[in-house]
Amino acid sequence: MGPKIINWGILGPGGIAKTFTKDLLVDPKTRGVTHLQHSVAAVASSSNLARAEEFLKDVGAPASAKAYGSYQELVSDTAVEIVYVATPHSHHFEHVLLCLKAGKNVLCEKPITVNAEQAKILVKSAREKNLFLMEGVWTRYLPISAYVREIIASNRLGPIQRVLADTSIATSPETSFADGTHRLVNLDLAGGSLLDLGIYSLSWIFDVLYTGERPETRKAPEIQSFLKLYHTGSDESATVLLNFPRSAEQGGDAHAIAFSGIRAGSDPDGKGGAGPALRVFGEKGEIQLFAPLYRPTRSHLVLSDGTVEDKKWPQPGPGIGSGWYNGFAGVTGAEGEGHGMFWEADEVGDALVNDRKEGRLEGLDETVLILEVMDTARKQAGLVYPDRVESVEYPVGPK
Ligand SMILES: NC(=O)C1=CN([C@@H]2O[C@H](COP(=O)(O)OP(=O)(O)OC[C@H]3O[C@@H](n4cnc5c(N)ncnc54)[C@H](OP(=O)(O)O)[C@@H]3O)[C@@H](O)[C@H]2O)C=CC1
Ligand SMILES: O=C1OC[C@@H](O)[C@H](O)[C@H]1O
Repeated sequence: MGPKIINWGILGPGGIAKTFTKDLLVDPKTRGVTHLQHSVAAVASSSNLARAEEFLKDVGAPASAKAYGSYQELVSDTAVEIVYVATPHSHHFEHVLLCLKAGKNVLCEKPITVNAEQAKILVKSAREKNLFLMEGVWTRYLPISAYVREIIASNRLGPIQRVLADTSIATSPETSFADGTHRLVNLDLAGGSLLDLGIYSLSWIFDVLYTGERPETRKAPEIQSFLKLYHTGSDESATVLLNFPRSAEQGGDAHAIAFSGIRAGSDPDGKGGAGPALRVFGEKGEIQLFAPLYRPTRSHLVLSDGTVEDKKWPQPGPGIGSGWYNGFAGVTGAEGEGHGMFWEADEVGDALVNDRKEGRLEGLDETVLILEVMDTARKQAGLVYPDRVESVEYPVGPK
């Protein structure tokens, strides 16, 4: 039997959808995956058919791929097996529900929703309908992330004591987002550094201190947070302090700091010159990753016995390097490299092949828990999005 073809529908033909779809079309054999292949069945713009058509041309989609000028048409297409939702945060709840109600499996860009209540509704709906649902925290599926997990599981670092994670980009919001409408600073689109970038810092912290633990020993963290607000009301930087209660056998409580920001970057020279963006401190050593934490390509291990291991993690290709944001915020990727989003697509494909309904490296309950942490952080700082954006009603009303 040949590889299973996974037929994707792309909902929202924006920047990241283009990068993701180009990655989908990189041959899985270049990364050793032989049991599945990805294909683009259709793409939809909310209202602009020409945009959808242009998207298919840009990504080099197969001639059979259809372009639609409404999301309803996409979710009604029987050729579409799984929908990748790539709209702004503010619209994920509504768009994922649209897909689930139409009986489609869903991979939704991060954060899956604006708040935990919305996420719980999506999870309930997916489970009731026996559909696959996953938040696109693609970083968890990179080989470098598997390496970090292996280092920790092998106990080379000893019990983990603390974690520091920074996902920040250096830009001048006054210049780059001058009119305040960009999704990074726009309250109507659930903008802000915490939901957009802080989610990666939190994801790393959870991956290290929570996900790998036995379910009976996992405990939700206590948190204390500080947000600095931009003039639009969204957060331009966020600092979340976390205490993970852990048993003596696990090394006792572990502390973490999740930073995010859009003004002072984690990687000012774009070459890692400022040092690591992730530091995982154990009793016997430390593992470090270099920015950007959503797509790290260098690790550094230092152990108290004198071991030092520096590794590079290029993405297989051929592909398009860093796609739409090549050069933005110091992110560069070599031409001829994939972006790395195909690893999460493979996880989704593998789930569809094996009839799994969640991702293996971040289950839906954990996705909800991380949203609860971000809810608390926002509450402590008084950051509330407009009613329409926080709404748990469906259909969501007009803006
Ligand atoms: N994984 C990663 O590395 C990255 C993830 N992201 C995530 O992807 C999502 C989209 O980000 P990005 O691609 O940068 O966004 P873009 O603004 O480039 O694209 C969003 C798309 O959503 C559609 N859309 C539907 N409703 C709206 C609306 N009210 N306002 C604006 N657009 C709307 C638009 O297409 P149309 O209306 O034609 O359908 C638009 O093209 C976000 O959740 C973000 O966090 C973003 C960048 C990197
Ligand atoms: O997920 C993301 O990663 C890259 C960032 O530049 C972008 O704003 C964010 O959405």
